[in-house]
Amino acid sequence: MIETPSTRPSAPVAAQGPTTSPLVGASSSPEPEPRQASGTMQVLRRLRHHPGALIALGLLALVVVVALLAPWLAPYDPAEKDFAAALQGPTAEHWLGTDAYGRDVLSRLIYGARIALVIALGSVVVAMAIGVPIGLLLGFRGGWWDRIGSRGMDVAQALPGMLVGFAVIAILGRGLTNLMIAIGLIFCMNFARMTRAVTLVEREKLYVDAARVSGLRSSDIVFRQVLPNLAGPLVVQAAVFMGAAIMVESALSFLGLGLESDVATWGAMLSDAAQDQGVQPFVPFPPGIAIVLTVLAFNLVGDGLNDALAGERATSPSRRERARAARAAAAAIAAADAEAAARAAKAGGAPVVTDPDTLLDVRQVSVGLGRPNGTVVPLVRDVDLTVRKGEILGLLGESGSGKSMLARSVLGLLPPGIRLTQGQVVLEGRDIAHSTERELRDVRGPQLGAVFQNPGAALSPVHTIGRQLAEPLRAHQRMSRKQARARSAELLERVGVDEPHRRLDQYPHEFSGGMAQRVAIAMALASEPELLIADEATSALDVTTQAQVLDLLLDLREETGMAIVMITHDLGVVAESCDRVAVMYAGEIVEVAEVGELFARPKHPYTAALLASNPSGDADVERLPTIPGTVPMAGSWPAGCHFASRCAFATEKCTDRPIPFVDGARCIRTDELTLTGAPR
Ligand SMILES: Nc1ncnc2c1ncn2[C@@H]1O[C@H](COP(=O)(O)OP(=O)(O)OP(=O)(O)O)[C@@H](O)[C@H]1O
Repeated sequence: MIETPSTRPSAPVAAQGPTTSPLVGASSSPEPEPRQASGTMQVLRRLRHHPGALIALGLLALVVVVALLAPWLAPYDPAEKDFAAALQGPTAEHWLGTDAYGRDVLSRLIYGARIALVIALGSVVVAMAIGVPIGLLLGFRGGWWDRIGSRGMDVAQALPGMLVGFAVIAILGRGLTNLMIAIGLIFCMNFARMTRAVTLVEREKLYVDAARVSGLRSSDIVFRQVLPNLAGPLVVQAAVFMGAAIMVESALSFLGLGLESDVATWGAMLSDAAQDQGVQPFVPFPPGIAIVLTVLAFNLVGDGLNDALAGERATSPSRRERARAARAAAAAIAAADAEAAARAAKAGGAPVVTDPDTLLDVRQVSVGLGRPNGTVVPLVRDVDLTVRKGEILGLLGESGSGKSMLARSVLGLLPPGIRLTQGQVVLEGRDIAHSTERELRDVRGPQLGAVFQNPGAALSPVHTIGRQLAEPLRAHQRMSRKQARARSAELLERVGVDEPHRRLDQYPHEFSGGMAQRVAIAMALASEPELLIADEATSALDVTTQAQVLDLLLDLREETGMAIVMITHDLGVVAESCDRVAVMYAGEIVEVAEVGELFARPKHPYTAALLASNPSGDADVERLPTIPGTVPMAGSWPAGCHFASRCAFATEKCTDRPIPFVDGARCIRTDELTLTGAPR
């Protein structure tokens, strides 16, 4: 339902005295800034609660030190043979005994640590170099790429790993590099799978949308924005697969497909020991224990990191399920896509004649969600809406009325599975409804900007604010690093962030909600858009901060002349900030009017009911009227007026056919009704 007076920002604004204005310079914020440890510190702190992982980390550190200091630590040359001392057990000269050639087992073990680590690291690098780009591509592109690629991955993973290893070594021959390539190929699909899964989740996050809106290229978004967010899961997977790589190397060496037998590797030592254990039962123990402990240590560290990172990752199952459902649904709306493509070919981004005062002209836009059974559920239907240059248009409606879907259809950012099923989005005389991603890149930024509800989610958690602000500046305006940093500081100052130069080096978690929203606004303003879409930009903030951010937007409009579409549930926000307002109900625009007119003389019974249910500070009112019934679900909208079942004025005529939008309202009884307004 529409919000209560506590969310109305106007009173606190007045009560607080001067608010932040970018025009009068930065002002300090009353919001307390959160003091949090950096992500890495938090992970390390959580790792403290995993003693097994800590011990394992210590063990791996020891293996690394031993490998690095091998020439100094090893008592003998690992290849030095002494047949007279062959197959001895532990003695004072040879602490771990000797092998069949009389070579010192301890020295070979120490040098073997080097090979084990090099192979583990090298093969994981090969696996990641192949698997991660594949996973990023499939996860980010989605659609057919993903479906075909995923089947390919299934096939590749169905091949037994060791068979792949044999084949690669048979073709390339033995040797350290070839061994790393063979092991890397065995594991690359695991990395591809994991990367794809996480990318599918990441690409739906707001920071990706924000990056798109700021006009970054897909490749920049994938490699600079999404990839760093995969670092945590990739590190965990790498740790686990480094252990597995040592196992595979040992197995291949055991089968005689590893390195030459002169080279000290743990696998080769184990292979030799298997033949000699009848004579000297101790020989398999040193390499066997080294392999088991090292593999175990890698697994424990991987497990510990996984747990420690669990809180950092946003891989909620519901989102995953939504992405999966959306992919299935995408197939269902292929028909709608084809239709849209045909229209696109017709429209071709060609100039469209509009009123010179009109910045955005949304014409007959419908948005639908494809179901797996082939039907399309309409979420937004036949919307006509204009935004004039420099105006603030409120888009008001209850939750689920379709405000965000409409805004996203303008931005070209509809979620997977949801598509524009008809209509034109004419921005400055050009239809962008069917523009390609590449064409939209030129539009987003200089023409279209967006600020979303949750500022924390709209900023990438793994990049500094400075980098996130500079990225679009460098990409769009071809600024040098230095220029982009200077401009970023200016932008921060302009939106009222204190000490901008210091703040540029901070991460989003070091900003409070209000400050993060200011940063998000600064990002949206970087390319000086002509239209800013503020989707519930103040809803997640406390009342005082809401008022400040709203004031900031109003000041910026004055300063830059940009138009703003203010999406909100809140009549208070509309009353305070908007010039005109469009009211949405169950996927349709039901009324559009100047704000004063709408409050004084609503034309649609739904608008009147909203105004009546909005607390206006009238002390005499004991109980606010509510609108009876519930909003009909998308997919079960009635044939006639969507509001009819809740409308006190509905007649039979209202329900039997679609109601046209005439003279500012979608109601056939407008002329007969005299509806009561409300004070602004
Ligand atoms: N990713 C999605 N997949 C499927 N349906 C969706 C998705 N996002 C929104 N919807 C549906 O689309 C309809 C319109 O949602 P939308 O988010 O545009 O409403 P809204 O008016 O912006 O609501 P709110 O103010 O809560 O954001 C709703 O029925 C909603 O359930």
